[in-house]
Amino acid sequence: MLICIPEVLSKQQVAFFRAAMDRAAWEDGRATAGSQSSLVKNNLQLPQAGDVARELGEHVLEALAQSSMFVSAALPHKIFPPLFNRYGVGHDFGLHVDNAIRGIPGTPIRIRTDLSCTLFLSEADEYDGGELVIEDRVGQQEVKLPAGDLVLYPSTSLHLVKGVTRGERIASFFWMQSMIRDNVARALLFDLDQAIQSLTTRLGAGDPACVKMSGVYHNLIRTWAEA
Ligand SMILES: O=C(O)CCC(=O)C(=O)O
Ligand SMILES: [Fe+2]
Repeated sequence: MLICIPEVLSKQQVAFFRAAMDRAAWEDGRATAGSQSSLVKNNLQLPQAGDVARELGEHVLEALAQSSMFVSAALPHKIFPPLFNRYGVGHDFGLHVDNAIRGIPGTPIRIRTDLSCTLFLSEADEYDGGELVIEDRVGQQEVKLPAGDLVLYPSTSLHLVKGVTRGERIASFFWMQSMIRDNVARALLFDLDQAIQSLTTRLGAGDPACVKMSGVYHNLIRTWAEA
């Protein structure tokens, strides 16, 4: 399931990111690509170990932790330090699947990529093309979101970024290992959490049925989670 999460970053935060990225040096995106994806990857990235990527990546992680919708949808266990990419005219990223396991450089930590994520940092009218096309069981879905919004999709999906034909598409992208490995189980928990929140708004957090449903939610996590 593909989930769009609005306003993870405010427009003011996006402007701060973009100013910092304008001043930075960029490198070939193939620096972090696996062997299959490097054949089709044609974009630029901020160097993974550079100060700008590290500082902005920290801000992304802080914003994610504050987004209750992101936490509910992803149930993150380990998040790869966010990377930043840029597609100018003629850049694209052909059909690929993300590497299943990613080591965090300089640490012994390895992440199983359950979920892939793009956080858009350009407004949709700043560029033509550049849609993220995600294949899942119901077919292809094209995603192009306002700056500050994020899309979350199963890392099992083949995906591509269409060629940019005008302007520049700038984004942050990263992967995470979820506490809930199974996509179906995670989607059920997300639906349940949303329903509980809506019932709680109408009936109050102390309503006995809401309390019981919250218990069911947490007990399902207790049953399924790897933490
Ligand atoms: O730029 C994007 O939205 C996705 C990038 C991507 O698929 C990747 O780096 O593996
Ligand atoms: Fe990818």
